Amino acid sequence: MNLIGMNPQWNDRAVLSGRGLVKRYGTQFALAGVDIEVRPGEAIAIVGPSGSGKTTLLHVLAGILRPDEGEISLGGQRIDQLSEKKRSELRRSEFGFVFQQGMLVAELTAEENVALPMLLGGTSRKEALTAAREWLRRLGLGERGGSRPGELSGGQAQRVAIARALTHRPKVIFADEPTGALDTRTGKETMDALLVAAADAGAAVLIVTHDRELAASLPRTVTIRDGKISSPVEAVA
Ligand SMILES: Nc1ncnc2c1ncn2[C@@H]1O[C@H](COP(=O)(O)OP(=O)(O)OP(=O)(O)O)[C@@H](O)[C@H]1O
Repeated sequence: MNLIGMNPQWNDRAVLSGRGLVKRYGTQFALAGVDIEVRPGEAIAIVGPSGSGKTTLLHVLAGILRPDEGEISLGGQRIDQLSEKKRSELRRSEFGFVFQQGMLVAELTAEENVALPMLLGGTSRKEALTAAREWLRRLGLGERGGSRPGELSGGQAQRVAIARALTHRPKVIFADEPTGALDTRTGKETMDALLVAAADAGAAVLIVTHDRELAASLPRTVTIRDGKISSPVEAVA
């Protein structure tokens, strides 16, 4: 096994860990020293004022951005120093992403959109489409696999994006304002669908949100202020 920079001090229960994460833009600190540990299968809301560093934290943990300082580990293996190519492979195989707008490919059907990460990862078309149909069914879209994004409602399109994020069975889902473009009721239904599907897949979920009610409904909330984690607010029973 080729483990890069295994750090025995890290909590081996964590699926994803960030230690001392710093990200600067010019002289501005978007992240000013963040420590975070994500346990397998847990759902975490990331909240904080606009510009506090939430999206930057998500992007650094997901390997989209490289931190200026600090270490990131996935299952005990350092990933922050991997090449762009390796990080891109890792994002495709180990992580799933849900953005505010589904970012679906307009020319492809719902099931082709869902199958895409698996196809890019080398899975056969037949296997990828079978898995895609199964996840669409679980998300209540069994009848819509042949529809193109333009034929779906906002909530349906977001559920297609959720299926796409989960079909390859990632360890962690990164969701940035996944319900921000939806009305309150559809947003809640979509969020419930995301949480149930992620639990079903055994994936941890990190959700950046401005929605206090949503954040309060998750078992763990991490608050970012000025690029730092301020005292964590745990949901009150
Ligand atoms: N590409 C960039 N170039 C320069 N500064 C950036 C860039 N991306 C983010 N920043 C700055 O870093 C800080 C953190 O931004 P970030 O987008 O992470 O905040 P956020 O908490 O997600 O904000 P919002 O809730 O408004 O989406 C902000 O001050 C922002 O202006």
